[in-house]
Amino acid sequence: MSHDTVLEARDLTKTFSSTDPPTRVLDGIDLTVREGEFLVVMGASGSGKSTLLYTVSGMDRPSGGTVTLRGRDLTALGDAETSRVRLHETGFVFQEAYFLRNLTVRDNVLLPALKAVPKEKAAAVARVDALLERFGIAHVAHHGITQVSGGQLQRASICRALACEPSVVFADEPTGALNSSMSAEVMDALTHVHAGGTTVVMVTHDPGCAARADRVVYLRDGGVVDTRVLGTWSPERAGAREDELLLWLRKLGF
Ligand SMILES: Nc1ncnc2c1ncn2[C@@H]1O[C@H](COP(=O)(O)OP(=O)(O)OP(=O)(O)O)[C@@H](O)[C@H]1O
Repeated sequence: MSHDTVLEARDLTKTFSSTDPPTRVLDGIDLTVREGEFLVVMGASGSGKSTLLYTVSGMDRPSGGTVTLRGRDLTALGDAETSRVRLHETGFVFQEAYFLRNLTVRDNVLLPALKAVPKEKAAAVARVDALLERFGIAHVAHHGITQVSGGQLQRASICRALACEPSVVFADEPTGALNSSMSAEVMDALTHVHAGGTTVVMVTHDPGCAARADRVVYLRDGGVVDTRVLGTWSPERAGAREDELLLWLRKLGF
């Protein structure tokens, strides 16, 4: 494992045996994510994108192969240790923001940080307040979660994902439930996360969102069939990057 690798999957397989016959969803995937990289996973519906994201993030266990995060093999850890690594080393942004309805935006964002280091409440509060400020939602910090827009709520999810200063932020279709202006708002926030040095691994169907990435991998039937390196994002080249991706995706039958 190279010194600038943060996450590595080797010969990763996942088979769901709850179905008859069992469904093999990941078919021997090798994937290396560099420190500070913004990697996007694309592919047709059912190709295994979410399953890949869940297995490499420690949310689910693979059936075979290894997942190494910051040099530690997640597949060799017990459940409690995996949960601890997940809390401290990873952040997650889902399509729908899962927040507790009886708490404010700020208290929801605070939850994982308080769970991670309960004795350091003041530091956690300061960190969360700085995040809410940085992502432009400090003015709604004390609102209930039904009193803010979808874009604000997803930015709060991003703050929550960053609250424990993770090595990698995983995002599964983070703009999937948003209109285009809110989607741009959330992608600007994720681009900002990446620009701050955090590694981002995101699943998306949207080529416009994928154009933010340094690199895009394409899954088919549980295997990586092609990779496109886009290099560092610049807003001036947004259209050209999306066109380049669309051309590539069309050749892959997307
Ligand atoms: N818990 C499960 N049990 C059985 N089959 C599953 C399970 N989870 C996922 N699958 C199957 O695995 C395949 C891949 O699912 P996955 O959600 O990873 O694909 P995806 O590429 O993310 O799809 P989409 O773009 O539609 O979200 C699908 O055929 C799905 O039905």
